[in-house]
Amino acid sequence: MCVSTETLPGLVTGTAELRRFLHGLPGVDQVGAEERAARLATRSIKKSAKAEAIDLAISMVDLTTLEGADTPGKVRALCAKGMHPDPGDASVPKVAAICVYSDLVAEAVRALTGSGVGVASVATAFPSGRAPLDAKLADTRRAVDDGASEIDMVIDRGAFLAGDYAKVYDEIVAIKAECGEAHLKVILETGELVTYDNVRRASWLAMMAGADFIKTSTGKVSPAATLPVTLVMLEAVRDYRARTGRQVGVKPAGGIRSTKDAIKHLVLVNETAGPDWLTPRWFRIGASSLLNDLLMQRRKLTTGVYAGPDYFTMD
Ligand SMILES: O=C[C@H](O)COP(=O)(O)O
Repeated sequence: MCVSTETLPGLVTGTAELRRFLHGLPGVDQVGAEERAARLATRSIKKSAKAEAIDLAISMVDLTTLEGADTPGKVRALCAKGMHPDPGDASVPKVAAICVYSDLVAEAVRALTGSGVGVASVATAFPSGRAPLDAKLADTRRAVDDGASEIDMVIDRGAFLAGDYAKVYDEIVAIKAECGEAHLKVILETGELVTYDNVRRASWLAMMAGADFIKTSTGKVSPAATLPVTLVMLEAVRDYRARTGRQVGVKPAGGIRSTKDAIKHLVLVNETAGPDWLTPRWFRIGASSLLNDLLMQRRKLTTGVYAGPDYFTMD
């Protein structure tokens, strides 16, 4: 194992120390985290703040399609939607990125050229993560060569839950090296990690190995992004920056479908990690069907009329 001294200078230097370090992190107060998340979720916000929050949320969306039935045509349609979410209203911001499987990256890159919308690719045998490392590296390389600006990798949850943190760490380091200029988002698949303590440990492990973002879920496992889990991850990036000076982003993904849910997440970001994270550079929402609800609520706020889902193209 080769613990990077760049990402966490001087904190850990080997396998045993890594384990000691992760198990030495303070435990998560489960009741406290759930209560705090629930309390923040009931915060009401003013109409003017709501309009701003909706636009911010749109600009943070990683508009996602991760289905076996995906086609180049579906990806092109999603890209068109991501660049101009409401063709009838040019003031609607574009989304942050389009998220696709690696074989569809080139199609998305062609469709988005010059738009400023990123292309994120899931990689490393998404969603299970069960493949030999060389296959995961090849998957990542292919996506980067085809122009992906962001790679969303999954961790080896089997190794993590067995306590083989060095294996998980080394795999992240190896994938990061394949990413080149592309940002690396590390998916923890929190629904499989069982405890909040594990979520905190996996967050630190991913950041120490060089993650640019930590992401909750693949969207294929339930529960996916929950508010308490996102809260624990936001605390981790806040504490990691305080300790190392390096800022890491957070991406809840999976099951976020309504404007209400998106706004609850933004309140959580503001109150936990702080306003420095309230930008698409540092916070994303991975979602396949949230955008239409954001557009409907936006239109309701600006016109007073509630446009039905038929008004907008399918996500
Ligand atoms: O990374 C994003 C997720 O796969 C999307 O999940 P969702 O379909 O529940 O929105």
